[in-house]
Amino acid sequence: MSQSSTGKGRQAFEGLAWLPCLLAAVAMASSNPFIISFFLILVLALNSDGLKIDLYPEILREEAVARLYELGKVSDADGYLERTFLSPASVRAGNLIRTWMEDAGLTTWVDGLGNVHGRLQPPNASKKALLIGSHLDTVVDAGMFDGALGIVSAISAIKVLNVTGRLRHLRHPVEVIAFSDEEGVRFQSTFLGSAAIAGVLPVSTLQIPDKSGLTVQNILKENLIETTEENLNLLKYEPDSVLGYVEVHIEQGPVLESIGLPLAVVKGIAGQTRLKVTVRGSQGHAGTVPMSMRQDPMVAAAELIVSLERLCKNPQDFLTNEASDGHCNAFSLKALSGSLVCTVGEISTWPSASNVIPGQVIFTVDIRAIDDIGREAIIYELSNQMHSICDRRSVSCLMERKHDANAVKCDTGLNSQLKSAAYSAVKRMTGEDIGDVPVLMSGAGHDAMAMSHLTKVGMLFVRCRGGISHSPEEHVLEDDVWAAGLAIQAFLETNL
Ligand SMILES: NC(=O)N[C@H](N)C(=O)O
Repeated sequence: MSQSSTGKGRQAFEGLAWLPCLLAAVAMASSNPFIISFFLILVLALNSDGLKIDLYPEILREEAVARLYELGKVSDADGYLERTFLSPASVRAGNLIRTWMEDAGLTTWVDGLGNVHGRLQPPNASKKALLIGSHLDTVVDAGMFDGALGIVSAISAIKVLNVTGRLRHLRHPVEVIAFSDEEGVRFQSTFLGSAAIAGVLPVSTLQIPDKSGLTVQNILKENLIETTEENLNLLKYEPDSVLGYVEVHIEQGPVLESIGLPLAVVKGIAGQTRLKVTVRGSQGHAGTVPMSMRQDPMVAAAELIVSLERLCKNPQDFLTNEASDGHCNAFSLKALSGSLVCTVGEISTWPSASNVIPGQVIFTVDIRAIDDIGREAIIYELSNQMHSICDRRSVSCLMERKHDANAVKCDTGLNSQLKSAAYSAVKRMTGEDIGDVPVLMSGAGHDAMAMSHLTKVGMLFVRCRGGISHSPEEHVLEDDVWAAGLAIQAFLETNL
């Protein structure tokens, strides 16, 4: 396992951890009631200073890190991490997470979209539950912390409350949810699990086929889950039954590492659109069709992808604030340019043979921006450029929208509570006063986007090495896992 960073403060706590035990022994050894009282008061005073024994490293760090590494080995592939919607590895991961939830004192079940739930219903608790969680699925060749950290840290924090007997005193139910599909790898339709709980999953989703032709409904049925157009809406939670949704997630960016802090709260999440572009041309012999007579979809796709990059690098060269109808566009080019990112990460061709001019090329476009109207303007411009290129090259182009999620603003109240919790966690861990907890925007999507249709949402970011994610190089320091667990524990204890 990786070496964790060691704050000065933590060494100090580690140095003193034996002290309360020694003092208690001395007190017990003495027959003098005054000496006994004095040393016992001293022991209590030391404990109240939040020494390491209040920080539960064995649960929030050692055990949590071990669980992350264990979960990181649950994969559908040999040699790299891959867990897609209700794949065999995802089912195994869900079962493992359920055992951890039960170990923390939660009642568990799997719902009609494969989400794994763990809930505590304290006696005399109010009706509104706090939902907390993240996703158990991964991208292909993934890192082991994306999604998993939010699930493991929530369970570990609840376990601390359970072992210390505080769980039953919570005034609200708390429910951990490990969502079945945030990445959208298998069906190109993200947030399947969280969108179902938020009540915004279209019933048509059940019929989306994966590359093998199996639909969402087929995969559910393969896992003995009978979800139909008729009963899908039963998965939806009622807004008045939910206090809010909180998610811990790796930052997947370099900011926290650059400022040397472990935790941040999230101000908002960029909107995202996924487009499937299909380019069809004239399939032919690579050796006999003259260049001037080709209708080659591969070259057309290449020109489209380069045009996309040019458009997204310099939107101001293609867009104006003047809409085509002469009215001012309700978006700021400056904000758009500051957050706009476009990616083509997936491409396929048919028949994919070196001596054949392809007949068809399909690629996926991922467009993100914090400004929804600006993102629409980009898609409109891209569509115009695409049709111009395809006409010139005498190939046909089809652009289909596979996924849309508007930008989301996180709840300021939840964020304020998460900020306080993060601040106290770092101070208790290291003894250092970090001043203010950073507030960051998220370019990555999260289940919180879907959950924002149901309730207010808040997110806590955790530093990750080099900001790297969606890669096996993804890494989180053990102490930062600890800090995340402590922050969630403090948040639950203070606000529930
Ligand atoms: N946290 C994430 O990486 N979420 C999405 N899968 C995304 O932004 O691509």
